[in-house]
This record gives sequence, C-alpha cells and structure tokens, in this order.
Amino acid sequence: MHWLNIVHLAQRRPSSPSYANVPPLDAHPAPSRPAHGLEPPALANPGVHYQRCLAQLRSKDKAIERNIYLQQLKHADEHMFYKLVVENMAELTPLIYTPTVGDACLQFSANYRRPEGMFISIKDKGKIGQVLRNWPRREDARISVVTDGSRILGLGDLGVNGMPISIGKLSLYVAGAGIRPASTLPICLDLGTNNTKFLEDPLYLGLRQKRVSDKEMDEFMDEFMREMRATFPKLLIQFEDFSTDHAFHYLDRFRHQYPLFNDDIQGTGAVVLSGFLNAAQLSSEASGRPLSDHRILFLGSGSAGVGVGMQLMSFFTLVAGLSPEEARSRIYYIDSQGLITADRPGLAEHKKFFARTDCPPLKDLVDIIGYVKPTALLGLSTIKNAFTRDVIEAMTALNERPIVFPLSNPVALSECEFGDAVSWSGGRVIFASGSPFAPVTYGGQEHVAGQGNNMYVFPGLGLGAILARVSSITDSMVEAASLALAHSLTPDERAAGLIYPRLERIREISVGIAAGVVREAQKRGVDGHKALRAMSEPELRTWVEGKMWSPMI
Ligand SMILES: NC(=O)C1=CN([C@@H]2O[C@H](COP(=O)(O)OP(=O)(O)OC[C@H]3O[C@@H](n4cnc5c(N)ncnc54)[C@H](OP(=O)(O)O)[C@@H]3O)[C@@H](O)[C@H]2O)C=CC1
Ligand SMILES: CC(=O)C(=O)O
Ligand SMILES: [Mg+2]
Repeated sequence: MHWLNIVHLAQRRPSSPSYANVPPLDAHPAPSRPAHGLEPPALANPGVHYQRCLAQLRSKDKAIERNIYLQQLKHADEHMFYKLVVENMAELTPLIYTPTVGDACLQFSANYRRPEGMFISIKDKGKIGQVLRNWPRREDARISVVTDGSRILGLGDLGVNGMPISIGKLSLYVAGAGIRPASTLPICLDLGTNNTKFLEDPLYLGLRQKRVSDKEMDEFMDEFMREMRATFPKLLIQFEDFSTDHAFHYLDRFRHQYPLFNDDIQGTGAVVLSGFLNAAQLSSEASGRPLSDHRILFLGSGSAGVGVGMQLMSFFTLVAGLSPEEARSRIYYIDSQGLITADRPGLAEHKKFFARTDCPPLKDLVDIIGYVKPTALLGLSTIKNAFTRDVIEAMTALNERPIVFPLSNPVALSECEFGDAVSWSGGRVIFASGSPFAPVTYGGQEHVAGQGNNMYVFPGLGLGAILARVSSITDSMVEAASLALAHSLTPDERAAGLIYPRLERIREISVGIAAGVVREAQKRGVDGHKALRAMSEPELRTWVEGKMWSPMI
C-alpha cells in the first residue's frame, strides 16, 4: 500500500465564512522610484530592466561573482532581486545558497562591502538588549536566523564569516515563502573562533580570540534569548550551524520557552523524512519487499545525522507499523571511529540513543554494509567521496533500487557525485544530495537528482509558525511540515520518479507546509491566532497565500 494511504493528512473542518478576499495584513509598500530626472527614462520599463539584470548576472564567470552581484542587487533594488530569484529558482538558489554560500562565508571578510544583519559579540554581554534595539525595523521583525558560525555547512568554524549563511537562509524565506524582507533579521553571534587561519588574517572581521567557555556561552545565550524576546516580541528564531554539542544543548534549553527550532536537527530531519517516504515507496515497489523491511545506515552522527535519525523513527512507526523499539533497531550510525556501539567508552550523549548493543565495532564502510544490509545509506559526515564505487556497488548488490543520500554541504564535501552514483549503480540508485547536482544521462535516460536540503522545509515551517503566532514549535509541527512536503509531489513528479517536488513550485509547497503547521499548532494548543481555527482547509490555504509577500515588478 502507498504510504499516502496509510498517513491520513487531510482533516475535514466545518465550513465557515470566506477569508479569501481579506487583503494581506502585512502588505508591503510598492517600491519607490527616484524623483523624475534622477534615473534614465527607459528604466520605467521593468521588463527590460529585468532582462538587463539577468544578462549582467549571467555575464559573470564565477559563481562567487554572481553571488556578489546578487547581494549588491538586493541592496539596490530588492524587488528586482526577489523577482529574479522567484522566477529562476533552480538557477539562482545555488548562487545565494549552497553551494556558493559556502564560498561567500569563506571569503566574507575579504569580500565585505556593506553592513547587513546584526553582529552581537561576547563583549556585548550585559548590554545585549541595548545593542538589539539598534535594529532599525524592530516592529517588523518576525524571523531571525541566528548562527554562532561554529559549524558552517561542512566547512567548520568560520566565526563571523558565518553571517552569509543567516543572510542566505533568510533570502529563501522571502523567495520561497513570501516572508516580507523587512521582517527578516540575520544575526551572527561572535563568541570568538578557533579557526587559527582567521585569527591570523588581518582582514578577519570578528573578535580576535578563541571561543569562550561553555559556561560563559550559556550566560551569554540566556541573556541573548531574554533580550531577543523583550526587543522583538513577535519573533521566531531559527538556530543555524551551531556546532553539534551546542546545537542540541540550546535547542533543549530554549525550545519550551521561546518559539524556535534548530534547522540542522529539525529542518534536516523533516526534509529527509519527506524524501525518504517517497524513496522507500519506490524502492519497495521495485523489490516487492514491505516498507517495514527498510534498514538505514548513516555515515555521520552529528546534529544533522542524529536529527534525521530521530525524524526517521516516524517512518517506521507511522508508516511501517513498527513499535518505537523496533524502529530504533532499524537505524545504524557510523562516526569517525566506526559503527557506533553502546560499549564504546566516552560516547557523546547525542549518540547514545541509537548506539548498537547487537553489533561488533566494525570500522570499514563496505564491511558494515555487508553486516547491516541496509536499504538506505545516508551521508551527513562532511567527508567528500566517502561513498566510493565499492560502497555504491555493495548497496546495489543488496538492493534492486538502493537509496543513497549524500547530504553533506557544500557540494565539494558531498559523499558522492550524482553521475558516479548513477553509473556505479547501473542507473538504479534513488538519490538525493544536500547541494544541487545537474541531471545526468545514463542508459539513454535522463536522471534527476533530488535535493534533500532543509531549504524545502524551513520557509514553510517558519511561515506557518509566524502566521499562527505560535508560542513554541513542537516536534509534531516539524513532522507535519515533513508530511506536507512529501505529500506535495504532483502525479507528474511521481511519474518522473522524483522524491522531492520541483524547486520552481516552492511557494506553492510552502503554502501547504504552512497550512499543515498551523493545523498542528492548533492541535497542540500552541497557536496564538485563534481565528484561524474556524477556517476550512481551502480557506486556510487561500488566507496563507494572501499573506505572502511578492516582489512588485
Ligand atoms: N542536506 C541538508 O539539508 C543538511 C546538511 N548538513 C550537512 O551535514 C554535515 C554534517 O553536519 P553536522 O551533523 O552538524 O556536523 P558534525 O561535524 O557534528 O557531524 C559530522 C559527523 O560525521 C562524522 N565523521 C567525520 N569524519 C568521518 C569519517 N571519516 N568517517 C565517518 N564519519 C565521520 C563525525 O564523527 P565524530 O562524531 O566521531 O566526530 C560526526 O559524527 C555538514 O556537511 C552539513 O553541511 C547539515 C544540515 C542540513
Ligand atoms: C543545509 C544546512 O543547513 C547545512 O548544510 O548546514
Ligand atoms: Mg545548517
């Protein structure tokens, strides 16, 4: 049976008055133009200028130059920037997000041109509120992406050079879910950096000191969160790219007090569950084996790996009908020491839940595949090319349609190239990667890589949470976002064997995710906007859509 028939998402609601014609409460003013005579007359034709901007963009040879051009355009002409992004998602997303945002971060201090977002440093401790109040659009702020730069993509500790990740994610909130640009607040916390190369770089823009102790960071974060709420009472916070220990710690510490989520743990969990639901269906159809037969092997057991494993528990319990204990037994992890077993001394807290009590401490990936016999291999290890030909062949020998997701970012750290996975598996692989890969032709057929990246989830999750005015983000809201994404494939996309929808449809998908999140918030009683409860499903979707900001060009 298809998983869609097992998971019943649709909830029927009594019909109520139509909200369809209510104008967006948060309508954004049309862009103002300079006074007559202050710009060339032909600029009055925005269609031509759109083509001019696109041509200027495409004339740049390097992705990083295109990224710089787009950042400049965003400041000069926000509406044009978003018009270009929204209408050319597949082309522009890799330039403002992964993989190019990785280079933008590495080169942030060298390429710096103008201020954007807020930098709050450990030196501001004791007066963080005062600093936050310098933000010019306090009333408007609804969503902040906050990083401490300690684990940017798979690139490690980049200190304040992590700022472009907050900026890039927020651009996707605007483009992908219609959050007003003025409502976004990128924040980079400067708690020092352990990146010695940056500490020695005269151009480095952050504090020249090592990262502070955990105790000092806790004190800082407690004050920061308190002051964020006091300064921006309507703000949702997304924690991004904190190193794994701090990622789990601060999610646990604050999630019940503030509306927040950790994108690497929860957003990634949601996007991978979604793709896995569709992949497992394809794989089981090909093998004739039931969904309950799946076994998942992870390479990488950090914030992303463990976040995904926790979320995939729902695949086994919700869809495959297993008990939580059976579900846990289907998930295996490898870290830098090998297969994670419970008897390993000094095992980190976040690795304990999935640590095996029934396996030998094997080290070699191919040996582990032979022992575990996984149907799916997921990479969140930051190890480029870790999925070698031997690995893909071992997966293909075990499975008619092996599921292989090399999810590490940016593309230079991907565990496997798409073309290799397709050819080494004889065209049988079901593939999704963290960063985008171009389609490949194999056996006379075009194969399209899925993009298992949290960018499919966080814009819609954030939109729903903001519109429902939630007091917190529950696990079930994250799961609702995931199921809504999985559910969003069109018959066409399913027929083409896709496991994620086409990126061009992201706004439409975000509406479905947001509506699912609103409903789940209502069920859990964490919604502040009670009037939404009376809406029927179509009314809610139309209302959400009406709230989305669009570039006015
Ligand atoms: N596709 C997406 O949407 C997302 C992708 N990611 C990507 O996931 C990656 C990991 O992120 P995160 O979990 O936070 O980072 P971490 O650095 O915390 O985790 C990396 C994990 O990989 C393990 N590892 C490192 N080297 C090896 C090796 N040689 N063999 C086996 N395992 C190894 C580490 O082992 P040990 O614990 O022993 O050090 C650790 O468990 C990043 O590249 C990030 O960009 C993250 C979020 C979203
Ligand atoms: C995509 C993302 O959040 C990461 O690689 O960290
Ligand atoms: Mg991240």
